[in-house]
Amino acid sequence: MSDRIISWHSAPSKPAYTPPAGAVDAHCHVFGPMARFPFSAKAKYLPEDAGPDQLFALRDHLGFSRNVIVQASCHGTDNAATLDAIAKSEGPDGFKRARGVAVVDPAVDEAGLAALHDAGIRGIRFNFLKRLVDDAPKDKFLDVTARLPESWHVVIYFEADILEELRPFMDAIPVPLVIDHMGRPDVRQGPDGKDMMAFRRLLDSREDIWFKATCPERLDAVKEGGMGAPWDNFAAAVAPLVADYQDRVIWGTDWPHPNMQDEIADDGHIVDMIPRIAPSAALQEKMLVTNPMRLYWPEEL
Ligand SMILES: O=C(O)/C=C(\CC(=O)C(=O)O)C(=O)O
Repeated sequence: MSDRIISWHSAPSKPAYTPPAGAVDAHCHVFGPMARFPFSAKAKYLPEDAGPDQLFALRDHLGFSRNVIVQASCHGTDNAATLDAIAKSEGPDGFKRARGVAVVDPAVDEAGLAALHDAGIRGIRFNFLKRLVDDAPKDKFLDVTARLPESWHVVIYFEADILEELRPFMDAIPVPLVIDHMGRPDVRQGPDGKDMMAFRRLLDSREDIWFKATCPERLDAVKEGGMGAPWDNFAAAVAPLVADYQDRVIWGTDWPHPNMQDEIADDGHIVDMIPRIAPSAALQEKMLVTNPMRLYWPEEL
């Protein structure tokens, strides 16, 4: 693997939609910079640098106040780039405007987890996508969930076809769960399609399962048989889910859109999807402010 990929828009438009004060982009990543933070030897993609300066410039351009930075698979279990970005989010007022989700070696001890907490991490991510990770040992993952610091959660990334298989594993996790990209339903099936109905059954099984109403660019991509922007399939399938589970939904840009180099999305257009899936100001406030604050900055509520 030698070519470094660029999966993000070089000049995203200004969205027509203005997010509410305090809005959180609760799913984004940083890549590198590689010279300081080399990618994992096991990385399945090798991106160009997409560091904190770019991320925070985008945050301001799109009208957001805070970020939740999720460790991407290309950095493996070395969270240094994510922690560096969180540290750099500190403004002149001494307040850090980013927190994060780490990927850990399941052997990590309590002291290691406490150090991550002090650096701004509030959850760990389990990735079950075979194209991104070599193995996902459920028994070891379960083990580490018993050692997590107070008020942490687990973020899980999986595709719809393994949801049922993962149910016993998810049921056994003793902390809240946050599901990346709604478990990647086929949004072309519509709001009552098989994938969305299975996902609703998962949400109904526990009150502490949250989800990210994210990734129109991924779930409704032309290359996946979808519409591409304006992402009408995504809007139709996701808006009812947001309305029905409005206290458990969060949202993010997914910048720098890992692996989307063949269908690069304009982040301004992604932000303009917000009123299409959360039409009222009250819903937008929950999805963009209240809910992510409950997960990532609960001490401020
Ligand atoms: O950005 C995302 O959430 C989705 C990804 C990348 C990813 O999760 C990772 O590299 O860890 C994907 O589907 O390739």
